[in-house]
Amino acid sequence: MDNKKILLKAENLCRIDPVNKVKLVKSASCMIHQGDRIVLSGSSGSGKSVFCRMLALLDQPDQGSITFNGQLVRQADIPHYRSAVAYIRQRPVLLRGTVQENLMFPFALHINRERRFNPEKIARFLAMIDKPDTFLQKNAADLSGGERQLVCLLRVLQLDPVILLLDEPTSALDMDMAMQVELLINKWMQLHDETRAYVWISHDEQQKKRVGQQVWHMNAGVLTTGVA
Ligand SMILES: Nc1ncnc2c1ncn2[C@@H]1O[C@H](COP(=O)(O)OP(=O)(O)OP(=O)(O)O)[C@@H](O)[C@H]1O
Repeated sequence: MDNKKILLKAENLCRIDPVNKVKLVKSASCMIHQGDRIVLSGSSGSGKSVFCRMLALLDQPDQGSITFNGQLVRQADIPHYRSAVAYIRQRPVLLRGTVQENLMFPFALHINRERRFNPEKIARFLAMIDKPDTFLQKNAADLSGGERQLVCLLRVLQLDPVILLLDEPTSALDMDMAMQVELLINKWMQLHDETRAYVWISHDEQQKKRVGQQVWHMNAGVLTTGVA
Protein backbone atom coordinates (compact mmCIF):
# COMPACT_ATOMS: atom_id res chain seq x y z
CA MET A 1 0.00 0.00 0.00
CA ASP A 2 2.84 2.39 0.83
CA ASN A 3 4.00 2.57 -2.78
CA LYS A 4 0.49 3.41 -3.98
CA LYS A 5 0.00 6.99 -5.06
CA ILE A 6 -1.68 9.32 -2.59
CA LEU A 7 -4.91 10.59 -4.11
CA LEU A 8 -6.16 12.77 -1.31
CA LYS A 9 -4.70 14.27 1.82
CA ALA A 10 -6.90 16.09 4.31
CA GLU A 11 -5.34 18.02 7.18
CA ASN A 12 -7.06 19.22 10.32
CA LEU A 13 -10.54 19.44 8.87
CA CYS A 14 -13.06 20.94 11.28
CA ARG A 15 -16.75 21.50 10.89
CA ILE A 16 -18.60 23.67 13.36
CA ASP A 17 -22.37 23.72 13.77
CA PRO A 18 -23.20 27.24 12.58
CA VAL A 19 -26.07 27.56 15.05
CA ASN A 20 -24.69 26.42 18.41
CA LYS A 21 -20.96 26.53 17.47
CA VAL A 22 -20.34 22.95 18.61
CA LYS A 23 -17.52 21.18 16.74
CA LEU A 24 -19.15 18.37 14.77
CA VAL A 25 -15.82 17.16 13.35
CA LYS A 26 -12.63 17.97 15.24
CA SER A 27 -9.39 18.38 13.35
CA ALA A 28 -9.67 15.31 11.13
CA SER A 29 -6.65 14.30 9.08
CA CYS A 30 -6.44 11.41 6.65
CA MET A 31 -4.86 10.10 3.48
CA ILE A 32 -6.51 8.13 0.71
CA HIS A 33 -4.30 6.13 -1.65
CA GLN A 34 -5.05 4.44 -4.94
CA GLY A 35 -6.76 1.12 -4.34
CA ASP A 36 -7.90 1.99 -0.82
CA ARG A 37 -11.09 0.27 0.28
CA ILE A 38 -11.87 2.03 3.52
CA VAL A 39 -14.77 1.45 5.86
CA LEU A 40 -15.77 4.35 8.10
CA SER A 41 -17.50 3.13 11.22
CA GLY A 42 -18.77 4.82 14.33
CA SER A 43 -21.94 5.19 16.29
CA SER A 44 -24.96 7.09 15.04
CA GLY A 45 -24.47 10.84 15.27
CA SER A 46 -20.69 10.59 15.65
CA GLY A 47 -20.06 12.77 12.60
CA LYS A 48 -19.43 10.32 9.74
CA SER A 49 -21.77 12.02 7.27
CA VAL A 50 -20.63 15.49 8.26
CA PHE A 51 -17.04 14.39 7.68
CA CYS A 52 -17.74 12.79 4.28
CA ARG A 53 -19.79 15.74 3.04
CA MET A 54 -16.90 17.98 4.06
CA LEU A 55 -14.38 15.68 2.33
CA ALA A 56 -16.53 15.95 -0.82
CA LEU A 57 -16.56 19.74 -0.31
CA LEU A 58 -20.34 19.74 -0.39
CA ASP A 59 -20.03 21.54 2.94
CA GLN A 60 -17.11 23.87 3.50
CA PRO A 61 -14.64 22.99 6.25
CA ASP A 62 -14.36 25.70 8.90
CA GLN A 63 -10.66 24.90 9.16
CA GLY A 64 -8.16 22.70 7.42
CA SER A 65 -7.13 21.88 3.89
CA ILE A 66 -7.55 19.22 1.24
CA THR A 67 -4.87 18.28 -1.28
CA PHE A 68 -6.01 16.24 -4.26
CA ASN A 69 -3.50 14.67 -6.67
CA GLY A 70 -0.80 16.75 -5.02
CA GLN A 71 -2.59 20.09 -5.52
CA LEU A 72 -4.20 22.14 -2.79
CA VAL A 73 -7.93 22.36 -3.60
CA ARG A 74 -8.96 26.01 -3.87
CA GLN A 75 -12.40 27.57 -4.14
CA ALA A 76 -12.28 27.71 -7.94
CA ASP A 77 -11.40 24.00 -8.15
CA ILE A 78 -14.43 22.83 -6.18
CA PRO A 79 -16.83 22.02 -9.05
CA HIS A 80 -14.26 19.76 -10.74
CA TYR A 81 -13.16 18.33 -7.43
CA ARG A 82 -16.75 17.30 -6.65
CA SER A 83 -16.99 15.18 -9.76
CA ALA A 84 -13.65 13.52 -8.93
CA VAL A 85 -14.49 12.95 -5.25
CA ALA A 86 -18.13 11.95 -5.42
CA TYR A 87 -20.48 11.62 -2.47
CA ILE A 88 -23.24 8.99 -2.70
CA ARG A 89 -26.06 9.37 -0.25
CA GLN A 90 -28.20 6.74 1.39
CA ARG A 91 -31.42 7.75 -0.36
CA PRO A 92 -30.85 8.51 -4.01
CA VAL A 93 -32.69 11.31 -5.74
CA LEU A 94 -33.81 10.64 -9.29
CA LEU A 95 -35.53 12.92 -11.74
CA ARG A 96 -38.77 12.22 -13.56
CA GLY A 97 -38.30 10.27 -16.76
CA THR A 98 -36.56 7.10 -17.82
CA VAL A 99 -33.37 5.61 -16.43
CA GLN A 100 -31.54 6.77 -19.55
CA GLU A 101 -32.83 10.33 -19.15
CA ASN A 102 -31.54 10.28 -15.59
CA LEU A 103 -28.15 9.07 -16.79
CA MET A 104 -28.02 11.75 -19.47
CA PHE A 105 -28.91 14.55 -17.08
CA PRO A 106 -25.35 15.35 -15.83
CA PHE A 107 -24.27 16.10 -19.38
CA ALA A 108 -26.70 19.00 -19.53
CA LEU A 109 -24.78 20.71 -16.73
CA HIS A 110 -22.26 23.42 -17.51
CA ILE A 111 -19.50 21.65 -15.59
CA ASN A 112 -19.79 18.64 -17.96
CA ARG A 113 -20.09 20.64 -21.17
CA GLU A 114 -16.97 18.97 -22.61
CA ARG A 115 -18.32 15.48 -21.96
CA ARG A 116 -20.79 13.35 -23.90
CA PHE A 117 -23.15 10.62 -22.75
CA ASN A 118 -21.52 7.30 -23.66
CA PRO A 119 -24.06 4.47 -24.16
CA GLU A 120 -21.30 1.85 -24.56
CA LYS A 121 -19.87 2.75 -21.18
CA ILE A 122 -23.30 2.37 -19.58
CA ALA A 123 -23.84 -0.93 -21.43
CA ARG A 124 -20.57 -2.22 -19.95
CA PHE A 125 -21.67 -1.27 -16.43
CA LEU A 126 -25.08 -2.89 -16.96
CA ALA A 127 -23.42 -6.08 -18.17
CA MET A 128 -21.33 -6.16 -14.99
CA ILE A 129 -24.47 -6.40 -12.88
CA ASP A 130 -26.46 -8.55 -15.33
CA LYS A 131 -29.02 -5.88 -16.14
CA PRO A 132 -30.48 -5.95 -19.66
CA ASP A 133 -30.25 -2.86 -21.87
CA THR A 134 -34.05 -2.55 -21.58
CA PHE A 135 -33.42 -1.33 -18.03
CA LEU A 136 -32.54 2.05 -19.57
CA GLN A 137 -36.10 2.53 -20.80
CA LYS A 138 -37.71 1.89 -17.42
CA ASN A 139 -39.52 4.75 -15.77
CA ALA A 140 -37.47 5.96 -12.79
CA ALA A 141 -40.65 6.26 -10.73
CA ASP A 142 -41.23 2.49 -11.10
CA LEU A 143 -37.81 1.42 -9.83
CA SER A 144 -37.23 -0.38 -6.55
CA GLY A 145 -35.08 1.32 -3.92
CA GLY A 146 -32.14 -0.85 -4.92
CA GLU A 147 -32.55 -0.11 -8.61
CA ARG A 148 -32.71 3.59 -7.81
CA GLN A 149 -29.42 3.33 -5.97
CA LEU A 150 -27.86 1.48 -8.92
CA VAL A 151 -28.99 4.25 -11.29
CA CYS A 152 -27.61 6.85 -8.93
CA LEU A 153 -24.28 5.02 -8.88
CA LEU A 154 -24.19 4.62 -12.66
CA ARG A 155 -24.90 8.34 -13.00
CA VAL A 156 -21.81 9.05 -10.92
CA LEU A 157 -19.56 6.24 -12.24
CA GLN A 158 -20.00 7.23 -15.89
CA LEU A 159 -18.32 10.56 -15.02
CA ASP A 160 -15.23 8.64 -13.98
CA PRO A 161 -14.78 9.67 -10.35
CA VAL A 162 -11.50 8.94 -8.59
CA ILE A 163 -12.82 8.55 -5.04
CA LEU A 164 -16.29 7.49 -3.96
CA LEU A 165 -17.60 8.55 -0.57
CA LEU A 166 -20.42 6.09 0.05
CA ASP A 167 -22.72 7.17 2.86
CA GLU A 168 -24.59 4.00 3.82
CA PRO A 169 -25.56 3.37 0.20
CA THR A 170 -27.21 0.02 0.97
CA SER A 171 -28.71 0.55 4.41
CA ALA A 172 -32.24 0.85 2.99
CA LEU A 173 -31.84 -2.16 0.68
CA ASP A 174 -32.44 -5.86 1.04
CA MET A 175 -29.50 -8.27 0.97
CA ASP A 176 -29.76 -9.09 -2.75
CA MET A 177 -29.78 -5.47 -3.80
CA ALA A 178 -27.02 -4.60 -1.34
CA MET A 179 -24.90 -7.31 -2.93
CA GLN A 180 -25.56 -5.87 -6.39
CA VAL A 181 -24.40 -2.46 -5.24
CA GLU A 182 -21.29 -4.04 -3.69
CA LEU A 183 -20.68 -5.95 -6.93
CA LEU A 184 -20.93 -2.79 -9.04
CA ILE A 185 -18.47 -0.90 -6.83
CA ASN A 186 -16.09 -3.85 -6.79
CA LYS A 187 -16.23 -4.15 -10.59
CA TRP A 188 -15.61 -0.43 -10.88
CA MET A 189 -12.48 -0.77 -8.74
CA GLN A 190 -11.27 -3.72 -10.84
CA LEU A 191 -12.08 -1.96 -14.12
CA HIS A 192 -9.66 0.79 -13.15
CA ASP A 193 -6.96 -1.62 -11.94
CA GLU A 194 -7.34 -0.49 -8.33
CA THR A 195 -6.30 3.09 -9.15
CA ARG A 196 -9.52 4.42 -7.62
CA ALA A 197 -10.58 4.33 -3.97
CA TYR A 198 -13.59 4.50 -1.72
CA VAL A 199 -14.63 5.38 1.80
CA TRP A 200 -17.73 3.38 2.71
CA ILE A 201 -19.84 4.26 5.73
CA SER A 202 -21.60 1.17 7.03
CA HIS A 203 -23.17 -0.10 10.24
CA ASP A 204 -23.40 -3.67 8.92
CA GLU A 205 -20.64 -5.83 10.43
CA GLN A 206 -20.77 -8.42 7.65
CA GLN A 207 -20.67 -5.75 4.97
CA LYS A 208 -17.75 -4.02 6.67
CA LYS A 209 -15.79 -7.27 6.40
CA ARG A 210 -16.73 -7.69 2.75
CA VAL A 211 -15.96 -4.18 1.52
CA GLY A 212 -13.29 -2.89 3.90
CA GLN A 213 -9.57 -3.53 3.73
CA GLN A 214 -8.95 -0.87 6.36
CA VAL A 215 -11.20 0.70 8.96
CA TRP A 216 -11.43 4.30 10.07
CA HIS A 217 -13.40 5.16 13.14
CA MET A 218 -15.36 8.26 14.08
CA ASN A 219 -16.09 8.88 17.74
CA ALA A 220 -17.80 12.11 18.84
CA GLY A 221 -16.30 14.01 15.91
CA VAL A 222 -12.80 12.59 16.33
CA LEU A 223 -11.51 10.59 13.38
CA THR A 224 -9.06 7.75 13.88
CA THR A 225 -7.51 6.18 10.79
CA GLY A 226 -5.41 3.08 10.36
CA VAL A 227 -7.36 0.93 12.81
CA ALA A 228 -7.04 -2.72 11.76
N1 LIG B 1 -26.07 20.63 8.73
C1 LIG B 1 -25.95 20.41 10.04
N2 LIG B 1 -26.02 21.43 10.91
C2 LIG B 1 -25.90 21.21 12.23
N3 LIG B 1 -25.70 20.00 12.79
C3 LIG B 1 -25.62 18.95 11.96
C4 LIG B 1 -25.73 19.09 10.55
N4 LIG B 1 -25.62 17.88 9.99
C5 LIG B 1 -25.43 17.01 11.01
N5 LIG B 1 -25.42 17.65 12.19
C6 LIG B 1 -25.22 17.05 13.50
O1 LIG B 1 -23.90 16.51 13.51
C7 LIG B 1 -23.84 15.32 14.27
C8 LIG B 1 -23.26 14.23 13.42
O2 LIG B 1 -24.19 13.90 12.40
P1 LIG B 1 -23.85 12.86 11.25
O3 LIG B 1 -25.03 12.83 10.32
O4 LIG B 1 -22.54 13.18 10.66
O5 LIG B 1 -23.74 11.49 12.05
P2 LIG B 1 -23.42 10.04 11.50
O6 LIG B 1 -22.22 9.54 12.24
O7 LIG B 1 -23.35 10.06 10.02
O8 LIG B 1 -24.70 9.25 12.00
P3 LIG B 1 -25.55 8.05 11.31
O9 LIG B 1 -24.68 6.82 11.45
O10 LIG B 1 -26.77 7.97 12.16
O11 LIG B 1 -25.84 8.44 9.90
C9 LIG B 1 -25.27 15.04 14.73
O12 LIG B 1 -25.40 15.51 16.06
C10 LIG B 1 -26.13 15.87 13.79
O13 LIG B 1 -27.31 16.29 14.40
